[in-house]
Amino acid sequence: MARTLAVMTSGGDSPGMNTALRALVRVAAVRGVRVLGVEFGYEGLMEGRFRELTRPDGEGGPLVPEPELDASGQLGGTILGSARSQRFMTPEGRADAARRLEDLSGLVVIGGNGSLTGAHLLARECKTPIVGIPASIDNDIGCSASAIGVDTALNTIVEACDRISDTARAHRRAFIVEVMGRHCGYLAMAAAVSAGADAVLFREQGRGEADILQALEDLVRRNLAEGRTKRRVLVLKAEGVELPTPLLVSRLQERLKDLKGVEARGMVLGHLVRGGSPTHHDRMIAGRLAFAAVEAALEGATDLMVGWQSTVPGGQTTPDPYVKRYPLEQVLAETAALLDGSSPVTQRRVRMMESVQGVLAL
Ligand SMILES: Nc1ncnc2c1ncn2[C@@H]1O[C@H](COP(=O)(O)OP(=O)(O)O)[C@@H](O)[C@H]1O
Ligand SMILES: O=P(O)(O)OC[C@H]1O[C@](O)(COP(=O)(O)O)[C@@H](O)[C@@H]1O
Repeated sequence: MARTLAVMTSGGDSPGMNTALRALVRVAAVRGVRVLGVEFGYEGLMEGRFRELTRPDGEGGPLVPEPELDASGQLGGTILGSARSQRFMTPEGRADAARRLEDLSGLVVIGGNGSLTGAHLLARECKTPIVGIPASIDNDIGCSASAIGVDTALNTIVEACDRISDTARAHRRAFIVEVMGRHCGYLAMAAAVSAGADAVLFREQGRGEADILQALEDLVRRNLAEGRTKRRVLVLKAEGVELPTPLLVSRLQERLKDLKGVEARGMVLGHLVRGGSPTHHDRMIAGRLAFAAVEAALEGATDLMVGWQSTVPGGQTTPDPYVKRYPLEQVLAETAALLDGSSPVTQRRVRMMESVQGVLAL
C-alpha cells in the first residue's frame, strides 16, 4: 500500500507556507508517497479534516500534486488554512489528534514556536513520525537562523518605511512605525538597519516609559529643531514594547508642543506585514526545508525540526549543508532562551543594536 504523509500549517500564517506545501508535495509525489493536507491546523487534525494534495496523473498514472498547489506556491497565506486551538492543548484533544494519525507514515507541521511545542507533545504521545518546519514572521524559533516568512515580512516593512519616509520628509515629521513581534523584536531591529531608521525600540531592551519618552524627545529635538537640515525622523518599534503606539505618540507630541511645525505621527503596520507573495529567499528556505522534512519523516525520524543555517551546536547534518535536524526538545529550549534573553543569539542581537547607537541616533 502507498505510504501517506499528512501536512498542516498552524499558528500565525507566514508568507512561504504555500511554497513549503508545494515543495513538500512534489518531493513526496516523486517518491510515490500520497499527501493529505490537514485543514486549519490542530483544530482540523482533531476533527479529521483531511484533503488530498496528490492524485494519480490519469488512469493508473504516477502520483502528482493537485493542480492548485502549483500556482499557490507563489501566494502568501496558506491554502490549508491555519488556526490557534485551545482544545489541542489538552491531553484529550491531543489523543483525538493522535487517533487521526494512526494509519499515516508521518505528519509535517509547518508553524511557529507554539505549533512546534504542540508537535513535540504529540510526537511523545503517538507512534507516527512528527517533523516540524519553522514558519513565522517573528524569527523567534531556536535552531534556525531564519524561519519561513521572515524575509518577506522584512521586505514589506522596509518598503512601508520607505513610503512613510517620503511623506515624512515632505513635512519634516517624526514617524513611529510599529511592527509585529509580540515576544521578539527581531523584525524591528533588522528593519531599522535596512530602512535607515534613526532609532529602534524593542522589548528586549527592557526600557521603561519615562526612559523611552525622554530618548524620543531628545532625538526629535536634536534632529528637527529649527535650523537643522534633517527632514524626517523614523523610529521602528516592536509590538512587544508595552507602551501602545498611539499613547506613545500623543505623549511625545505633548512634550514637543514648543517645537514649531514639528509633528510626531504613529503607524501600526500590523497584519499588513504577514501577507504578500513570498520573496526568493523565503521560497528557497521553504523548498529546502520541505525536502529535508519529507526525507526525515519517511525515514521514520520523529520529534524533530529541520532548521535553516543554524549556529546552535549539535543537530544532525543533512545532505543540504544549510539544513540540519534538531530534536524538538532542543529547539524549544533554544526558543525559550531566545525569548528570555539568555540565548547568545539574543544577546548578540541586542549588543549589535547597542553598537550601532551612534548611527541609530537613540
Ligand atoms: N504548550 C502547548 N501545548 C500544546 N499545544 C500548543 C502549545 N502551545 C501552542 N500549541 C498549539 O499550537 C497552536 C499554535 O500556536 P501559536 O503560539 O498560536 O502560534 P505559532 O505556532 O505561530 O507560534 C496553538 O493554538 C495550540 O493549538
Ligand atoms: O493574528 P493574531 O492572532 O492577531 O496574532 C498576532 C501575532 O502573530 C504574529 O504575527 C506571529 O506570531 P506567531 O508566529 O507566534 O503566531 C505575531 O507577530 C503577532 O503578535
